[in-house]
Amino acid sequence: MSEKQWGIKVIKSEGEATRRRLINSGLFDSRLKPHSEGDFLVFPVKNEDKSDGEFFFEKRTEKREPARHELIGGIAVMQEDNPSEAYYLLNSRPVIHTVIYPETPVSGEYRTKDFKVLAGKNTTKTNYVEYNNRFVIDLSVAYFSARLANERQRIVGLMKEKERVLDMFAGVGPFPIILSDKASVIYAGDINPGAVCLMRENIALNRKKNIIPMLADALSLGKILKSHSFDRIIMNLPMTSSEFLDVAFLLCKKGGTIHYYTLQSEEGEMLDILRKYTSGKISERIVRSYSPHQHHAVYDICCE
Ligand SMILES: C[S@@+](CC[C@H](N)C(=O)[O-])C[C@H]1O[C@@H](n2cnc3c(N)ncnc32)[C@H](O)[C@@H]1O
Repeated sequence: MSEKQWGIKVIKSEGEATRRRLINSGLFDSRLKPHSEGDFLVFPVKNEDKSDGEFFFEKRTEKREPARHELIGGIAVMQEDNPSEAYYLLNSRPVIHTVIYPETPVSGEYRTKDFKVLAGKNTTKTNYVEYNNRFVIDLSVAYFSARLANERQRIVGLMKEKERVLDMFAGVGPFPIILSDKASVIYAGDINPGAVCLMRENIALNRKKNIIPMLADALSLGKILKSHSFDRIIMNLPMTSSEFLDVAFLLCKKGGTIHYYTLQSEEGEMLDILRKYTSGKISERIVRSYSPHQHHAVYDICCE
């Protein structure tokens, strides 16, 4: 897009000095781009009296921050239902193929959201990479959050070689796949058939041989895994995981660790309940803020 404006035409060798003089005197029209004409440069100016006449100038493209979003592979999840911002976001980074907006909060047993596609390809499926591990994600089929990537690395850092691990609410398998190199075996259960299907695909994609995916209600794991015990148990079902503590403590080895994730408004909210299960060390940390009044916290519980 070009625009007619007054301009000053100078020989190229005087270009930089002219540019500075025009900026310092407030004459330079910064909405427009200077251009060259043979040996000359033409600068757009705001004042006809100081100009050498009218010229056509290209408009500068507006540079601004795209709207706030979470990026999961090629999908940007926006926090507002704003199609024009979505198109701007789509064009701001080549990696983004789709911009979506969650029309519902995380809900239901499968902890999924309903999404509206605001721009780009009509899909909620994407490929995502986390620390060299590849994932197929479908946000309307199964829960996934890229914001837990640091938390997964923290758990890797706490692990000893060859641990036996259980993920009771494994979703599409991010914890099992990221933790698998340090584990001897990981049992990974979820109640959502769509999540378990994607988890199988992700296990194959990353050629993991020590992860056992299970379509299972966590409440039945005590029976299904009754001859097993684990060094580490992941419980990432923040709204309701307290219902599954009996099973987790049943399956955790003495000296093993349970990572218990919850949503809470105040520090230590879960301590009284957890103390009923163990006298071992319990440490608590904030994973991320969830809403103005709640944060996603994790309790690392030593089973004694
Ligand atoms: C918050 S998501 C976490 C998924 C995964 N751990 C992650 O970080 O991406 C909780 C998962 O628990 C599953 N879930 C809910 N109730 C369950 C139950 N009773 N037994 C097993 N899985 C359950 C849901 O299907 C969902 O995939």
